[in-house]
Amino acid sequence: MKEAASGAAGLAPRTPAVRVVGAHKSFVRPEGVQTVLQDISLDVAPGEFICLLGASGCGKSTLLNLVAGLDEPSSGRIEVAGGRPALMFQEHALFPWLTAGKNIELVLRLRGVPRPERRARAEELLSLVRLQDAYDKRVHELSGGMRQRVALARALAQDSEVLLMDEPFAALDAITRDVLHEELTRIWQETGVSVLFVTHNVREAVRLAQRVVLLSCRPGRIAREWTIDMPQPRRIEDPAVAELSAEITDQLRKEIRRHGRH
Ligand SMILES: Nc1ncnc2c1ncn2[C@@H]1O[C@H](COP(=O)(O)OP(=O)(O)OP(=O)(O)O)[C@@H](O)[C@H]1O
Repeated sequence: MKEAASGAAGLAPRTPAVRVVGAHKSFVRPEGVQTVLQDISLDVAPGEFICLLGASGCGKSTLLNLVAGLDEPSSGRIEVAGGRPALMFQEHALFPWLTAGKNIELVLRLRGVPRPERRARAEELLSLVRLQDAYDKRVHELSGGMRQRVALARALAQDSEVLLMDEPFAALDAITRDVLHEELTRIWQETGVSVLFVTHNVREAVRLAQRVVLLSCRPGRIAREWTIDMPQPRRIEDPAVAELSAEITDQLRKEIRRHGRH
């Protein structure tokens, strides 16, 4: 786990946790070459929390996959500090035949953490996501929110400097999502991990991020970004959150209209 202090944004400039330089991504499809991402340059500072926002299909997941190393840019460069980033998706992807604790220990084992330390570390991570009693629970015994907590604990078990999240709370009900926003903010502050969080939910982006980056569509380019210095923890119903969300939603609508979609 990183020291919280090492994640504090706003200190002297350091090597970015993620650096994307002039990244393009095209896919060859039956109807021709489709440029999905064009000239994306983006730095994530150590300990920074960025939300990547954009309409459906504009390339958010594609960009996240490039940063994750799951795919390669057609041109341009991507650098990630501290090895492979940790990943978390909308689907928890936990192994149903393993308990919550063993799901986490599996990651620790793959990282080479010695067996005697694994259980204690898994319990520590479960406490971090406030599921200290769930070690022996199987996936089917857990609610949707609890499953995502375990998935978060498992992602953190990788001890990566960078956490990539692709709409991790999109399938949850509003109240559960709200609680998980609080937990994620707390965990981000406690661990100092750098977060790149993909969402198409504007309020969620403003609730969570220090910086919101809006992608345009077809091709996906960085259209605008907003730095948010409202203190955390914020509430989704805070007037300032609502006000900025309205402004960003306007921009998002303009982007969608410009490309004649939806
Ligand atoms: N492996 C692939 N081969 C061909 N086309 C792809 C591939 N991956 C993504 N695409 C295309 O790239 C575009 C962007 O997709 P992507 O999933 O990145 O968008 P998104 O912004 O994450 O959308 P959503 O919010 O709906 O998840 C889409 O048109 C998609 O069809």
